[in-house]
Amino acid sequence: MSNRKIVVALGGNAILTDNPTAQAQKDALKQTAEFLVKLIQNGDELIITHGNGPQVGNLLLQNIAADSEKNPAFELDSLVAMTEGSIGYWLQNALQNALKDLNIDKSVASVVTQVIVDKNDPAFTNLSKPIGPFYSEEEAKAEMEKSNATFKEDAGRGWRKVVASPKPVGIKELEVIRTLVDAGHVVVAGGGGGVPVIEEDGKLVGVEAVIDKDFASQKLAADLGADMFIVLTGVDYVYVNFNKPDQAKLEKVTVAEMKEYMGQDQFAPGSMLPKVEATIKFVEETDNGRAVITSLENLEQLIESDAGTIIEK
Ligand SMILES: Nc1ncnc2c1ncn2[C@@H]1O[C@H](COP(=O)(O)OP(=O)(O)O)[C@@H](O)[C@H]1O
Ligand SMILES: NC(=O)OP(=O)(O)O
Repeated sequence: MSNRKIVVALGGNAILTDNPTAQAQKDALKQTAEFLVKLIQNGDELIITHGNGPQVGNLLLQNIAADSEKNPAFELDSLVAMTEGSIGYWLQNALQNALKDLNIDKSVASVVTQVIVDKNDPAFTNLSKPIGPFYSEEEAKAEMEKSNATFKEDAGRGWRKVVASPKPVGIKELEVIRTLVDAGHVVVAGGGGGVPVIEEDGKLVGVEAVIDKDFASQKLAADLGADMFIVLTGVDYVYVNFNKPDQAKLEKVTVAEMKEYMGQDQFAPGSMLPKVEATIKFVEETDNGRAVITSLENLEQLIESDAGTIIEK
């Protein structure tokens, strides 16, 4: 039995595959929870974070489709909070049921987390965070003509609406999360990157943005003094020369090696690059912290031995 404090960031395919119904997302999270409880069974303290890019974009579309007089669309900070709440509930439910199946008596709580950002962050004018569904170039350009929204090409996968994505500076509910973890509860926090807030005249004020969950998860992991930061995504390993005939998986890599690969543009911006940047930052900011980028399916192997791309000092 180990007793590590582990922050696990769940990537998109752990929640939403190609079916955006609530039931399909609950089903995906049921499977995800069955993998995650293996860490809890192993004795680890788990703090789970998750993305919300597809969900918050879809919720915005639902809001925009409603009657703007009688039922006006909410701003992004409220929409992020709503997705943090709904995905948090799905995860709480799935984890609680999976724990019961294993006769593990633990409670799961999700914390709607406010994440402080800098109001002067250049990301407020340079929109970069893709949300919602994918469009063809033609559809995206037509949407841009109809509204003042910005669409950009997303890592070779199609066009998506983009919004501001400032870097996390502080986690308001950090001590609440720490107290819950120290009391032995499983905690879901910082979902969707957390609700973005700025400080104004000593008060917190929500802003229109979606924080990258990999960076928010890194901040949470470093501030909690986690032993391990695991980023779960759609691939078992990070690769160099990804999708080329000579692609090679990275197993154990140092921060210095990872930075060298970054300099060679090995990691696609908007997909693998933020994960690599976040894991490097975690290892740099902690004394003995280890970071891993791998798939959900590889988690069991990671508990038993080394698996996935492991980044160390
Ligand atoms: N160098 C690389 N090595 C491995 N995967 C890469 C690389 N560059 C881009 N990718 C792609 O990035 C994806 C992860 O990004 P993304 O799907 O946006 O993350 P998330 O799982 O958080 O939703 C991988 O599934 C893979 O398709
Ligand atoms: N907020 C966020 O980064 O979500 P995704 O990981 O789903 O894009």
